[in-house]
Amino acid sequence: MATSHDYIELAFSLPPELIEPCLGLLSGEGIEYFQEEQNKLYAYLPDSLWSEEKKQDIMKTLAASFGSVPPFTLKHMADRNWNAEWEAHLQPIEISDRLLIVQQNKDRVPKPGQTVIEINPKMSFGTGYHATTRLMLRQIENIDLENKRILDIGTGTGVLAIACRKLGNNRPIRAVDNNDWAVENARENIKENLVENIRVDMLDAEDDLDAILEERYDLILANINRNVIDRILPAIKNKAPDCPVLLSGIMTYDESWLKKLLERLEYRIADTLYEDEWLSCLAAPSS
Ligand SMILES: C[S@@+](CC[C@H](N)C(=O)[O-])C[C@H]1O[C@@H](n2cnc3c(N)ncnc32)[C@H](O)[C@@H]1O
Repeated sequence: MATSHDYIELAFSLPPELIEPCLGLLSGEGIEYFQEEQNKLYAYLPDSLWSEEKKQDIMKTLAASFGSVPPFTLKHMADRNWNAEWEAHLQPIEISDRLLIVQQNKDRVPKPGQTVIEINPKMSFGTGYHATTRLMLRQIENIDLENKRILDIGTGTGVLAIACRKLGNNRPIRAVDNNDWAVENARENIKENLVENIRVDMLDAEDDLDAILEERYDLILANINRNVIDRILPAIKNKAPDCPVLLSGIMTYDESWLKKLLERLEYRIADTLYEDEWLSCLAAPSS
């Protein structure tokens, strides 16, 4: 679990078409925080999780897929500098005609009827700047949220839980993340958005799944990554066989792997949305 708030920044120089595939590979290696620019991918990993062994694992994964490791620089970043840099770049993000994500003290011009969510991200993932968050939010907009007990696994900034509440969910929501900074940030964003009855716990989806699934849920959200989903979905199906699961963090080239996993676990695919090289899939129990 991450406890340090200092980060390692890996800045890769890449042609634009390799940015998302590289992001997918790094996210499979447990890296959660990214910033994309043309020809550049910045990946951030808590200092506490960085080691020579981790570096070698990442290099091996990249070399195996790309033939060689793309050129990169490595830099140690103190949390305060990182936050200032990050926040300076953020602009409102229109998810759809129904949802707009804004940051504190930035201009916001919602369309009539548009729900506004304020997210001040710190180091947590979930600003709306990544396709997987946007896909999850668009799927959530299409789901009838009324009377559903919702679990948000890997909540990041808390954006999905907050969206569920603001889009009409009226039951207690539980959100978990294994990163202490994400937990703190989700709590702050919940407060800032004046939404209630969302409980955020620092729990690990793999180690603490039994505790997480002690209560019953009607909808589980999990925007994490292929590897974690691969490990937790069988246990989710086992403990909560009737509960639909909305997934993301999966790249389109892993769609056939996902279909096989869902078939094996007796889920049917109720809906799939795509953006860039990413997909989000609503898995519903087959029977
Ligand atoms: C891709 S971000 C998604 C954030 C947000 N839910 C969204 O949709 O934008 C994944 C989040 O999952 C968390 N995470 C990764 N592995 C986890 C695990 N094993 N247990 C709990 N949370 C985990 C990360 O800390 C990160 O906040």
